[in-house]
Amino acid sequence: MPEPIPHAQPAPRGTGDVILRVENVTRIYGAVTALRDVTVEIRRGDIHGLLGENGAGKSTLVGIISGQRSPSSGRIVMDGRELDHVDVRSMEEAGVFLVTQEPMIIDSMTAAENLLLGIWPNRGGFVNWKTLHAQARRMVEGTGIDPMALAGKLDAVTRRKLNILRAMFSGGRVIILDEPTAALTVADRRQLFDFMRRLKAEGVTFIFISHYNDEILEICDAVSVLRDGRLAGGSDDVGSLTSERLTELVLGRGLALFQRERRDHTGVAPAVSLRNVRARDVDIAALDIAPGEVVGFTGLPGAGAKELAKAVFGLNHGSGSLSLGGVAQSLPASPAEAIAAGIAYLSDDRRREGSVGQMSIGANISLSSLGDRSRAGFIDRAAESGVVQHYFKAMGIKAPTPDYAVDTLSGGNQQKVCLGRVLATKPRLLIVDEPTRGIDIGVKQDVLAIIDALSREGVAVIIVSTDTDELVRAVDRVCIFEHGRVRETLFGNEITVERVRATVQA
Ligand SMILES: Nc1ncnc2c1ncn2[C@@H]1O[C@H](COP(=O)(O)OP(=O)(O)OP(=O)(O)O)[C@@H](O)[C@H]1O
Repeated sequence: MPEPIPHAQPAPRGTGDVILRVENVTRIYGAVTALRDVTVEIRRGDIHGLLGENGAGKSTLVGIISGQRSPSSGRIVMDGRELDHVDVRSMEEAGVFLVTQEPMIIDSMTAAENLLLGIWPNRGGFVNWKTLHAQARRMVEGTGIDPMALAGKLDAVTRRKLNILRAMFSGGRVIILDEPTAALTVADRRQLFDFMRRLKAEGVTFIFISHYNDEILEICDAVSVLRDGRLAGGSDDVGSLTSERLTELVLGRGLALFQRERRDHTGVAPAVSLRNVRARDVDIAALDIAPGEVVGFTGLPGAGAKELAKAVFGLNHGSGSLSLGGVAQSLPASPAEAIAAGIAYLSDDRRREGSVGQMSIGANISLSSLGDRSRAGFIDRAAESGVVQHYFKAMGIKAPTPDYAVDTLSGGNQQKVCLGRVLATKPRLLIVDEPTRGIDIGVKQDVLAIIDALSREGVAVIIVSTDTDELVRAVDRVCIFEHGRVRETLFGNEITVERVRATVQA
């Protein structure tokens, strides 16, 4: 049964409190209807959450609101006036800015100078840079950002704040944040939320995309949920919602959250042994992983969790030894050496190291594992097609068939393809860096279950993650890194959200 659509019949209010109204918007891409007759109202000064499965239409909707994409039909009303022309410049002139995940920041300029980057020269082509400079410096003050600091030296959360300030400095009144908390630590996330609350108090309106129910419940005033391109529901009173209710709206059903049955591997002969591993930000004397064990690596940025994973895959050059299944060798000098030794790795930078966009989903999934299914130089097509179908289905990749080009998929679905490709290699050691970042709550359970099943076949797994909830539900042991070493290890019942968070921040 379809969910009620509160936004279609908004509670009676003066029109003054609605800053932006998306009305009956439809967007069609060839055979795919990405948005179907969507109507959403954004109240002035609200933080408005946008939630939905991968491929539900969130990016398409904010793409239209920010003028990056045009609607097939429908209209956008800002401050009660219909906008007759929708492109990036006209939307920015109207005060709507999209702040993407990848901050467009010039490292060699100061924080204050970076604020000037988005300024359009006014109609006469005249900009009073001196006055603007002074204003930029004033704006940065009081935000915890040093206006004269070189942007290249700023940490992740400060860079994100700077991007938001830049949008405001350029006249932004409605600021769209597309998964702004990705890759942020718990403390940084809190800082970003405090910053948003402060700007909200000054009258800024936010549209906030996230896959995390807890974030929506914490920061948002209102929420709209998209499902299969339609508005599935929402609320102007987020305080009255629960996480379970949000999940129901997103998926159209309830969801059992995955929980691994943790296993104790003490005394088991290791499948993976690392000795005297030294690399940039890594200083590990000894670390063993049992066959079938799932180990979580976590810590603050630069603490060594991510860096050790890269060193093991030959991406962070270093010294030391690695033994796999009892065969000792020096640390792989390149990914090719690591793959030959039976190691598979999923980078957290899927954009750069991930998929091959113009190729089909199927070709991408089978890319790394072709060697396993070729005999005397001939590819066993039946086996290949079986593997492709398995991962296409198991990960719920949203496309009509695996023959579709990866380019046409939503961001989260592209990530599923990368993950499918790595999982399909059936390695001895599987290393996944932030395996469910950007992936919706339903598929997250499937991904954790697939990793669990691989471990039961004896694959040793390292999950590098800043997602505490993911660690708690998927691993047997958590290694917390600091200064390149494992500062503390948590086992079994010690692995709780509170304990992991407190230990990382300690
Ligand atoms: N250029 C395109 N060509 C064809 N189909 C497209 C194109 N862009 C998006 N789509 C399709 O439109 C639908 C909605 O995609 P969209 O990127 O808006 O989803 P999303 O909710 O942002 O997902 P995610 O959480 O994965 O980022 C998907 O089915 C996607 O495959």
